[in-house]
This record gives sequence, structure tokens and C-alpha cells, in this order.
Amino acid sequence: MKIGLTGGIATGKSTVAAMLVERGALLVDADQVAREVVMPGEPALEAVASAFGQAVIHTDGTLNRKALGGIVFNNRESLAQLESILHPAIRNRMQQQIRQYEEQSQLVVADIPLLYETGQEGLYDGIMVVYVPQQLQLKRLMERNGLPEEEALRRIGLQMDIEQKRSRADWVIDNSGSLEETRRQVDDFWKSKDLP
Ligand SMILES: CC(C)(COP(=O)(O)OP(=O)(O)OC[C@H]1O[C@@H](n2cnc3c(N)ncnc32)[C@H](O)[C@@H]1O)[C@@H](O)C(=O)NCCC(=O)NCCS
Ligand SMILES: Nc1ncnc2c1ncn2[C@@H]1O[C@H](COP(=O)(O)OP(=O)(O)OP(=O)(O)O)[C@@H](O)[C@H]1O
Repeated sequence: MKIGLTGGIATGKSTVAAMLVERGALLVDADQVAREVVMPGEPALEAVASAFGQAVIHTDGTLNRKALGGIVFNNRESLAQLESILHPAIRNRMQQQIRQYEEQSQLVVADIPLLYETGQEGLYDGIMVVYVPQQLQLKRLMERNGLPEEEALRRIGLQMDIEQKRSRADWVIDNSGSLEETRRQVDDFWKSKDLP
């Protein structure tokens, strides 16, 4: 079985993914794959450099993620342009990894922040949404990334509303309580699927 794992920025996808991995799932992480496709020598990095200029490339040839984030998270058109370069490469690489992992584990989890935004529900047997109310999402994002409220709200606003994601989910993990409470819900999911 392969499931998609999503939620909003800082709602706890990585936290829940780690719990699923502890129980034996194999994980494919879109944020990590997004880093792999822009390693030096990759065609996507060349395309990013042509589109955004040398200011987004460090002198050692690696991507300056902070500089690029500063551009695209403040300008929707630039973000759309970056996505049109990266998303096909990310999606291809993820599907390859998922096919390999399916031979090795009964549960493959694909952690994809923009799963609904990019219409990928149909690729999975079901979708798990990691949910916290927006106020708590804002608080955790500000604390983790050291962002001022205005900037954190802007980043949240770039994604589909978390309530909407929750209502579309096959399984909801409510991560607004303690980590123990979250782990209990992950365990319940595991048992409900008769996983080993
Ligand atoms: C702009 C980049 C270089 C900034 O890198 P940085 O290391 O600062 O952030 P990181 O990649 O860890 O992302 C942090 C969070 O930002 C959010 N985010 C990232 N990309 C996007 C996007 N296109 N739209 C909305 N939110 C996004 C996600 O919730 C993500 O978990 C990077 O986010 C990127 O390459 N984004 C485009 C690729 C993409 O869409 N990735 C999302 C997974 S499909
Ligand atoms: N149940 C919880 N209680 C308290 N803090 C939590 C809980 N779950 C997660 N956190 C904290 O909230 C922050 C966001 O969690 P996490 O990094 O797992 O989210 P994410 O959805 O993977 O984020 P992103 O979209 O940015 O990749 C982290 O600092 C994490 O330590």
C-alpha cells in the first residue's frame, strides 16, 4: 500500500512521518527530493540559474536556498515559475523511488506538502492529513523558523487552507496535543490497516 502524507507548513508532517518509519514504513519525502533535483550537475539547477540569475547560486555552485526562498515566497509569479521547473523533476524521481520501495515494504509513505495543491491524490491508495488549527500552526511555524508573524502568515497563505485539507483526507491525524497523543493515533492507523 502507498499513502500520501500531507498537511500545512509546520503542522507536523515530518513528525508523523518519523513515527510511521519507526513502525516499519518506507518514506519518500518531497522536500528532500526537491533538494536532490537541484544538486550541482542536475538539469533543474541549470534551469533555475537561467530563470533567477547567479544571485541564487553560491560561489561553490550549490543552490542558495535562502536567497531563492526570499524571492519566491514573496512573489507568486516567481513561485509558479520555480514550480514549473521543479515539480516535474520532483514527481518523476518520487515515483521511481516509490516503485522500488513498494517491493520492500507493505507501507510506503510519500510526504508531499503540496499534494492537494498539485492534484496528486489519485496516485495513492489514500491520503493522511496531519492537522492542527491555524493558530497553533502559526505559533509552531514562528517558533521553529524564527519568523515574524507577518512572514509566517504569508507562507501559510501560499498553501491550501488546512481546514480544507482536513475535510478531504481519508485519515486525519490531529497533532494539536502531545506527541504521545499523536503517536497513539498513528498506532491506531497502523492496526486498522493490519500492518505488521
Ligand atoms: C524555495 C526553496 C528553495 C526554499 O528552500 P528552504 O530550504 O528555505 O525551504 P524548504 O524547502 O525546507 O521548504 C519549507 C516549507 O516551505 C513550504 N514550501 C516549499 N515550497 C513551496 C511552494 N512551492 N509553495 C508553497 N509552500 C512551499 C513547504 O511547506 C515546505 O515544507 C524550496 O522551498 C523550493 O525549492 N521550493 C519549490 C519546490 C517545491 O514546490 N517544494 C515543495 C514540495 S513539492
Ligand atoms: N505534538 C507536538 N507538540 C509540540 N510541538 C510539535 C508537535 N508536533 C510537532 N511539533 C513541532 O512543530 C514544528 C513543526 O513540525 P514538523 O517539522 O514535523 O512539521 P512539518 O509539517 O513537517 O513542517 P514543514 O511543512 O515545514 O516541512 C516542529 O518544530 C516540531 O518540533
